[in-house]
Amino acid sequence: MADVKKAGATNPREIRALGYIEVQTNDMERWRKLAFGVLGFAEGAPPAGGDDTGALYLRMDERAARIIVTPGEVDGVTVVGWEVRDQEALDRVRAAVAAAGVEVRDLTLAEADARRVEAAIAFTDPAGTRLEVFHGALLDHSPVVTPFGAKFVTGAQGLGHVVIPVPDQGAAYDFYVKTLGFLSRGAFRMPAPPEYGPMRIRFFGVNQRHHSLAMMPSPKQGPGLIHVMVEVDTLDAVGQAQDRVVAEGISLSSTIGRHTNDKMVSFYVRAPGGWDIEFGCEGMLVDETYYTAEEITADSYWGHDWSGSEPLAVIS
Ligand SMILES: Cc1ccc(O)c(O)c1CC[C@@H]1C(=O)CC[C@]2(C)C(=O)CC[C@@H]12
Ligand SMILES: [Fe+2]
Repeated sequence: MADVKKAGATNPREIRALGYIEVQTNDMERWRKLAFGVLGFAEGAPPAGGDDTGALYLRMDERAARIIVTPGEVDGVTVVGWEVRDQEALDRVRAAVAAAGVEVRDLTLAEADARRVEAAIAFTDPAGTRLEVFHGALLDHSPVVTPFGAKFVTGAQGLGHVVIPVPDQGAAYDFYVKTLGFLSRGAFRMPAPPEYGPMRIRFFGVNQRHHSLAMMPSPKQGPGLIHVMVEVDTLDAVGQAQDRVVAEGISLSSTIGRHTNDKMVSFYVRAPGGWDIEFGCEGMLVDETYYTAEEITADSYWGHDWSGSEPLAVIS
């Protein structure tokens, strides 16, 4: 009986979507150009009452901001924000995280206001990634005016996906699956010398998007980000964005290709800070009723040539 109760408390399965990310950069102008002049996010406004931080707010939909870019000394992800339904769900996640022995704190009212959510909790995952779990995102009802007419695919599928580097996949797996209730959505065994043993990129979902999170085995303890994926609604929007990346001389980490697991057609572009933005379309929808986790043996059906990629900052 105690075990049953504990199992319930440790796996609330409350997380519904990837909600937002916050990244820090020491090159705001380069970020501004990439976000609005090349990839084509809509520019959002700062929180009511203004802010004096000079942050950039990237809109993809009615949310006030999906990606927040703040000025700072070093480049990197500062927060990955996961969304739950409501306050009761947030309370259950807080209890599960605390029961797992992880220190968790509530955002102050001022912090939640600045984040434009009703309430949020903050804690760190075993890989060192700083997470927030929130509910009650504020909407901005002004039109989402993207500079090149692209429409982003969000809604119940959330912002997209993040890939984090994990030095200890067992601990990270247990935390995300057993404590937070993420669902395994398969793996990719990476080509590696046999003495390394099996090295798998693992994929995890929380909604119909095939993966909202992936973990890459990495020697370095985080916080870090390998890439964040955003999805648009047409192949033309992906191709046109890749054309602008190439025309601007921005480092294309991978050429366009189609992934074998989520069927997404995407390219990868290097963001300031040495991690990538994956820009894709045509991601499949998972029906959990029939889904089983599978292992892919190639990352792509075609394309995705990484040979021109500069080294990733997080693992070098
Ligand atoms: C395999 C795969 C499927 C769907 C995705 O959204 C996705 O990002 C990936 C990973 C792609 C790619 C890989 O497989 C080999 C190792 C790579 C190059 C990395 O180091 C980051 C992206 C990884
Ligand atoms: Fe990806």
